[in-house]
Amino acid sequence: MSLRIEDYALLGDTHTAALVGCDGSIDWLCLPRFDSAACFAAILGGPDNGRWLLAPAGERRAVARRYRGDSLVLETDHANADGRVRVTDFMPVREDRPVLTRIVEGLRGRVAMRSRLCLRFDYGHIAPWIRGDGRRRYAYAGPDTVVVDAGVDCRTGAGTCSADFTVGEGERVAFRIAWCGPREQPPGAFGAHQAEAAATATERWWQRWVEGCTYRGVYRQAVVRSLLTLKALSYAPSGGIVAAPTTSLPEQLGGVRNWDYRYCWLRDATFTLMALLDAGYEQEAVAWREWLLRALAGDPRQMQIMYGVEGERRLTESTLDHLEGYADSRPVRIGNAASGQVQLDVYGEVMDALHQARSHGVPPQQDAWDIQRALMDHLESHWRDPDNGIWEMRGPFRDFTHSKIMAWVAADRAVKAVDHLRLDGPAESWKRLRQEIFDDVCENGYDTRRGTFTQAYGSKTLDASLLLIPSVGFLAATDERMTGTVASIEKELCQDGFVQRYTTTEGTEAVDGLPAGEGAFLPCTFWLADNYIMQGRTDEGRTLFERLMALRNDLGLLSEEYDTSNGRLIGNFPQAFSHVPLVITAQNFQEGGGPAHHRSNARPPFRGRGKTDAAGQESGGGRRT
Ligand SMILES: OC[C@H]1O[C@H](O[C@H]2O[C@H](CO)[C@@H](O)[C@H](O)[C@H]2O)[C@H](O)[C@@H](O)[C@@H]1O
Repeated sequence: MSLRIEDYALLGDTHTAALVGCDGSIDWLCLPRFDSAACFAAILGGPDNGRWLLAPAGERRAVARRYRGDSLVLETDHANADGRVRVTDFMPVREDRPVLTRIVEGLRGRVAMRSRLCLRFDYGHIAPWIRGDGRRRYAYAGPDTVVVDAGVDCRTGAGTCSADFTVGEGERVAFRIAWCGPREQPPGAFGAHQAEAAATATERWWQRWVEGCTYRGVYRQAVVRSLLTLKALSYAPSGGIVAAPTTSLPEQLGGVRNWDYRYCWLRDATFTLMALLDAGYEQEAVAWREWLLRALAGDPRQMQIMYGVEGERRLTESTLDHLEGYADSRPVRIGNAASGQVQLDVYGEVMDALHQARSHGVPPQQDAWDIQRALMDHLESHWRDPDNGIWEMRGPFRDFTHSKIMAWVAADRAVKAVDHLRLDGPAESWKRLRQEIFDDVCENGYDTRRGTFTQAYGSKTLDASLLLIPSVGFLAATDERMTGTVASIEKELCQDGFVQRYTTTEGTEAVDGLPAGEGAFLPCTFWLADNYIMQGRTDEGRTLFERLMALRNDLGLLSEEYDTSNGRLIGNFPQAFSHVPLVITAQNFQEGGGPAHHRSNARPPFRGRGKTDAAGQESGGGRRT
């Protein structure tokens, strides 16, 4: 029986990440980077697919865990009849090689412990040779070597390194694994003293990073944990940001909606960037822009909607049939076919993110503007094309209303770059384009009879992406077309108050090319809360926001979706797309201050993202998404 997704904690070193279960088992780890093959893949199969269990040998009575302060140093306390022990897990922020350290500390009594380190390279199916003796072992196969240092003698057999030992009060035993490439020197000596020093340094590193956070509102603790999570999903060498560190944690338990998120989506990354930027993290914005420019370099017509962490383009999707899948959710996929899709919204997101960066004072860069102009040239002749849409539907291409709205956003930010930031470009032609798109959306994406925007032109289906309309400044939240859309979404897409992206239930029009059924989508539910705030329904916004906050696990982490029937987090974990709107909505409460702040304020809370001068439009002056 698998642990629940919310039973996992995140460790990270800004290159890759691990998931540690509350039972003391590390069940997911890809080395050396986020999208490398996993050496612990038990979460998608079983213990034989690789894991590292470090826990009391006997029956456990209680477990409590927490991060040390504002860091990713995790402490798990296990108690049983013999006493209490603490296991401290962390990955030192990467210097030369990936390292994962575990320290066992006796708190009370004398507790028998066991360590079962089962490395399985290439996603859980290559058992390495293990060489060496005593307290240092080398596990290797093909390009991977993991150097194992144990604070006690260990034994090997069947590709596993095991140790049984006891700890008494005040005693410490440390373990470390370090990954090395084939010709790299193994790491130096290791002992409990070095382990403690590394834990302190790691905690300080994260703590110092948090000191840069400018958010001071009532939700600070939750916001900081979300920001830490977003930082942990950033790939330090390039500035790329992955959507989540996992693959194939299912959107429906036992279902086929299992995707690989260990890549950089332009959409998810730009949202992340804006959350970080607004919380005071400009350096991350500069790094992300560097990543973006490298990723998009070349012919902008070849822009993809997602890339690898270093800007790689070939993300071919395949299945791993040797893995049973989390809770039997098959197939397990690596790579992502969405990389070959057409999603028009990314033009709007990239234009918006670069505009926000400049508006926040990030020094301008000519290459960035050159790329933006080339993207606008392309968009001008392609915005009418049907596409796969924000939800990456694998069904037929459609004229998704949200995609067109984001094309409007692209034109709007291009105009503003010229008018407000004095960049050089054909503003008049972009203004005409903006107006043309606006009229087209209002005519074809709005159902006047039902009083709601619809998922696609001419469709009757609703779509939660429409909740973004005021946040991006297309219309005010109080515009009757928007209040009508919110009312329809409340009626048709909400389950127990949580929002689904669109309807996938049996019997309705099959829009995404997949069997029906998935959970409520957490980002969309935050967007509904934003609409409430912007409509002046602050109490409803707060109630919904706090219900969402209550879905976070004991460590403050969220996955992509929530299964309202089983009351469980589902989907990849932790998910940037869910943590971003938590940060944004919390800031909206703080900045908006409630109903009085309608979008025509001189200083929109949503800096620069709202107001437009396109004729016939009431500015949303919207908030961030
Ligand atoms: O549900 C179908 C699609 O699901 C994934 O996409 C979702 O996650 C992306 C990353 O967070 C997000 O950008 C997108 O908007 C979501 O729909 C999956 O990656 C797709 O391959 C899949 O078609």
